[in-house]
Amino acid sequence: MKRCFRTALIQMQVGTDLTKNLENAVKHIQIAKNAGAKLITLPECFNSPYGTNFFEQYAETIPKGPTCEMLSKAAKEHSIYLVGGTFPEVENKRYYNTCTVWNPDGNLIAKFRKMHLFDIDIPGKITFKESDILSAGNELVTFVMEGIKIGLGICYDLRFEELAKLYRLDGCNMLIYPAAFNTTTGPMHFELLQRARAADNQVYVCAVSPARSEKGYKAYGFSQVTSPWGKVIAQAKENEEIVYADIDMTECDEVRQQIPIFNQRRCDVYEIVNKI
Ligand SMILES: NC(=O)CCC(=O)C(=O)O
Repeated sequence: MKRCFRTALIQMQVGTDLTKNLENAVKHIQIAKNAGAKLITLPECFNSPYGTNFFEQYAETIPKGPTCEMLSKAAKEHSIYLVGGTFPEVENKRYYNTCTVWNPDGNLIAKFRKMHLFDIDIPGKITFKESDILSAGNELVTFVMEGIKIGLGICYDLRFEELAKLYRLDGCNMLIYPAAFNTTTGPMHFELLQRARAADNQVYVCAVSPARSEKGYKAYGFSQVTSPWGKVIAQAKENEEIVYADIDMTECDEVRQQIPIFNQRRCDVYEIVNKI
């Protein structure tokens, strides 16, 4: 089993023109493939601006629609695993923030709906309420890339350590979060949360943001790859950029063997605490 590979995080600029957004994604996927990436991830809301007033307008059904068509074609053409960021999905008149994953044959192999909706209120800074429009997903979703199990989350999901732990317990070695943190919470928490999820669970963590835009919602940027030791191994700044990292799954084995926290957990005590 091949346990080393190159991954690429596409921190791309996103605007209001759907076709241009898809073309921009295609262009960057091609560049990342040429640089040797086998696993390529796009950001949260890569086909539309991020905002509750845009979700209905840009929503598509899965797997029909121009966005899925583009993702499937790109994965097949470049023979890559493609984590298709997220885009607004509509099903039975309900809207979701959804991540799709495509294999090198261009087949849809996973679909994850954001589980924890981004509802926050920091007066004078940022108020956002995804739940005004979106419904939450209820399922953990993983996929397997050449024997490596990868768990999915979307942005705000990164704050919930329970989700990450469940993925580790399910055998994941890597967690991927398409994300669009903002410029208030991003500087405080984006890197910290990724390092925490990685160190807690001894997994690689990748989080992929859109590039900072001039207008509308200002995504934080700073897409990042963190090792199972909790070390930042690659990080973008705020502009359009591709982040590359060479992943070596033996790092997961080493940290788990040398610091064996998953064999040392005091589930007997946690069980009592959980009952309080
Ligand atoms: N798109 C999101 O879920 C944003 C999450 C975020 O910015 C946070 O602070 O959490």
